[in-house]
Amino acid sequence: MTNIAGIVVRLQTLRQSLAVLWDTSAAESTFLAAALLLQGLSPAVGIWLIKQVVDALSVALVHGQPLDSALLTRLIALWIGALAMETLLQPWAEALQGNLGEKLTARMNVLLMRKAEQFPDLSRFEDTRYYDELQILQQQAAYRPLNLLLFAANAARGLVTLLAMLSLLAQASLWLALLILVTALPQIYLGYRLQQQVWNGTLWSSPEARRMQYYSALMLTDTWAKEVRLFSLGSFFIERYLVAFRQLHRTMGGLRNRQAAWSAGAALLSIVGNGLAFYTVVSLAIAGRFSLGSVLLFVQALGGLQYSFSELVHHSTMLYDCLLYLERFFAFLQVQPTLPIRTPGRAIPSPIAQGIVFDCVDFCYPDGRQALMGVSFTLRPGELVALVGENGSGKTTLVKLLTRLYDPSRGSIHIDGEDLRDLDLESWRSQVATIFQDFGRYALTAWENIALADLSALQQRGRIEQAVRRAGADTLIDQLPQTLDTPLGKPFDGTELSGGEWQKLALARAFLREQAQLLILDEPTAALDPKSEFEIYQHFAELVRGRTALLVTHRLASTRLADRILVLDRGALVEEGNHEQLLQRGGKYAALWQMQVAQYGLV
Ligand SMILES: Nc1ncnc2c1ncn2[C@@H]1O[C@H](COP(=O)(O)OP(=O)(O)OP(=O)(O)O)[C@@H](O)[C@H]1O
Repeated sequence: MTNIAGIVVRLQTLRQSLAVLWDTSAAESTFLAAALLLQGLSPAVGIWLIKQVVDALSVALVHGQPLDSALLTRLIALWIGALAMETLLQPWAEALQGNLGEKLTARMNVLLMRKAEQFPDLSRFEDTRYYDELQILQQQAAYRPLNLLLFAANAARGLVTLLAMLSLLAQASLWLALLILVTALPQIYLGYRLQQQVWNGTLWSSPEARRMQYYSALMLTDTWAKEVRLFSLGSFFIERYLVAFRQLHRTMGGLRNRQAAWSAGAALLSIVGNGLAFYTVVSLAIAGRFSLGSVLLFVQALGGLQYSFSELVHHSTMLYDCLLYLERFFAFLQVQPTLPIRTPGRAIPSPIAQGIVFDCVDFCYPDGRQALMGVSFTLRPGELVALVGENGSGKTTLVKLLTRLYDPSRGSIHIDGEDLRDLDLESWRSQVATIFQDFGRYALTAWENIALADLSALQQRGRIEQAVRRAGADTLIDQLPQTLDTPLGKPFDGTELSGGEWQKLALARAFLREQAQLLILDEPTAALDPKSEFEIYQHFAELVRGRTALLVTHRLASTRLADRILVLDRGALVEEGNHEQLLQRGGKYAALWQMQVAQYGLV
């Protein structure tokens, strides 16, 4: 991006940011702007008043004319007023910034969450580019809005003071004011350029910065804590962190040194400009063309200008950094969902009469990886179908397509002859009860964890208790300190459950969706002990009664419950039939079965 185009984009971002600020609280934004304006103006007003006082004094003391004490009193009173305005406004401006900043942070986080909610599919979450972007946006959304407000407010105040000082200088001499301004501009430009280069070395675009963050997370989060300790991985990951750091530091250090040399050059230019101006003013005063008050005004304005200028440079470069973040933020808000949604979609057949048909379905993930190829089969109403296959054969992918977390890349899925893409997505999802292998473990109460499957059950304790019983989770709930009302999970000091205990709660979610026409269970008993697994399968007939069910499983003993078994192999459907038929066929299923029999002695 050229420099000019870059500046135009940043100004647009600033306008968008101010619009969000305005929407957050118009009243507080107006008060803050007014306070900043007054604060910004008061130093220049103070200097101007001092000039008037000195001129009034010099008329009396140097030229021997009578002293206008009424005027002097008024000027001093005004000067005290200007000083009081600047000082007394400060704590209020800070309080306002804090309040507004908090509201802005919440608003921007809600905007992000609402945007994420608009993606009905998984493509944005499973595509590394978007996911990384979303993660960084989310992490920085905690402090960027506050910074935006802080730096924008200080830069605005610095700018007002700078302009006021310049206009004071221009009163004394226009061309001297221009000289000072022109010799100072390169410093601002170089400040922005450095910020842009530093930005390029941050998480957004530097692989080293991302690696550093990853290795520190490995060491500092509980997910990896067990293996890090058991395999003594600490030094290994710290060294990896340091390798990435050294690489990044080399680049950034060189950049900073080059930039320091340029900035010093620019500052030298500014010093020459200021020195020249000062010399000229003193010469003009000696020649009798400048009053003493004007010399004092000039000297004070120059000092004020230096200060406000360095404030402006500092805060506006920090603001520039925030704008680079906000540019990504607003761009993300414009990202459109990739899944085409028909609104209103067609009604879901109820009950489904002919079945759910996969017709020559292919699927490629966003990274180009092909997970399903030419898959065709029918799930007939009321049928229990088991889906088996080795790791990576495409079972979970098939479930994602069935729940429309993705659309097929080729081919189609039909419900009673209607293309799934034409049906109302929300209604379809409400008709499906799904438990994924990696079901959610929420830091909520046990009660809420189950009710998430159907939020209307939050007010219906009886339904939750029934689902708990059917999922075989009643003993577990009875043992919790506050039974169903026990807060769970580590984040808020809740009771932590074992993997199998969490799985029982997830199963209760499936039982809660009594009205769902399709039940999908992806490895529903993988974490359960044999007794719990046995009990679940005892209830299984009750769970699936009257509905179509798809059971994804590696435990082939459970496939004997199924009316039909589908066997996937490297993305293709290679066998279909019931347990006996597939054993007789002597293909993939029979081989998997034989292996499990040999290993576990199943019969
Ligand atoms: N988000 C993703 N992006 C890219 N490829 C993926 C993604 N998820 C899965 N795959 C790939 O798709 C293929 C099928 O994966 P899938 O998770 O459907 O297999 P699975 O049969 O459910 O495996 P498992 O039994 O191990 O759970 C695998 O080769 C996998 O690497």
